[in-house]
Amino acid sequence: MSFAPSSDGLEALRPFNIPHLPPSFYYIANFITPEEEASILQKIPAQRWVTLSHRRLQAHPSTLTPNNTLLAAPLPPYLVNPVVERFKALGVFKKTPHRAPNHVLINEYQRREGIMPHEDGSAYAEVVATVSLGAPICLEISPKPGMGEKDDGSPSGHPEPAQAEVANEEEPVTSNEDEYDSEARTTPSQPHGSDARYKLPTRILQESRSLLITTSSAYTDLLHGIAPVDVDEDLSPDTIANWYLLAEPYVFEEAGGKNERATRISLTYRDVLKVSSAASKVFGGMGKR
Ligand SMILES: O=C(O)CCC(=O)C(=O)O
Ligand SMILES: [Fe+2]
Repeated sequence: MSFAPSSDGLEALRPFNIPHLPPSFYYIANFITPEEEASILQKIPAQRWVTLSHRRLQAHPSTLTPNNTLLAAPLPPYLVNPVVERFKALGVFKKTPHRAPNHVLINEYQRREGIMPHEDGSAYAEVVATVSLGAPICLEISPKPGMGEKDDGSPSGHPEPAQAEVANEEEPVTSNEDEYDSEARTTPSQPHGSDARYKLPTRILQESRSLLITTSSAYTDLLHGIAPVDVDEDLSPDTIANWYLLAEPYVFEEAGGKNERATRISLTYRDVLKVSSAASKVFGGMGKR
């Protein structure tokens, strides 16, 4: 299987495209500064965490309703500035219905915590922008079993608490059709001389302060997850799809290809498709009674 060059319209992101993967993943190292990282971490409200079996999370401005509707409310300022401002400059959400993210899930993973392979599903536009805070972590990317089918019959495959964790227990994929033809996608960002060819599953290493953007068929046709381990091992240009886009690959080289997990927090920015204003919710709800 090979993939045509991306038609996601995100030209400004082209230098950050992760090569040899289905369109389109983009990785931007040092998207925020250490000071901005510390400031955001300090503002995440301690009382909002919802604890799941393998991680804890919080949703802003709120959790979606059971039919995947967002009750319109602004995002808190510390999630908007500087991150959303920078998304605008790069055009990250320029093609989504609301032209901006309206929802942020904050996930926290301690050592040995992770998230099962899953897709984020149809509640959102096909763009997720993930800011990583606190510590590096590997995101595992795998093909979606039975592509074109619904994963679990629910409106969204996203493992929010209501559908949590059970939604994506699919059989591991054994198909070997998934070696991507590196000839099909040469990008200016790929250093010459790399002969890396990626098979799925592969991994994307997310450093602290980085931004990972997942869009188009990378969003719709693949699963992503985080292994519940205390060390990510065997990190090298051959095993990490975004190796040449890392800020500090030598950190992992010097550690013998290992990343000792520490607490990592992610901010996942999305554009929820269905938004209901508070007023229409109240009157719509009353009308049905
Ligand atoms: O923490 C991450 O990077 C991934 C989180 C995730 O997949 C999700 O919230 O859907
Ligand atoms: Fe996800």
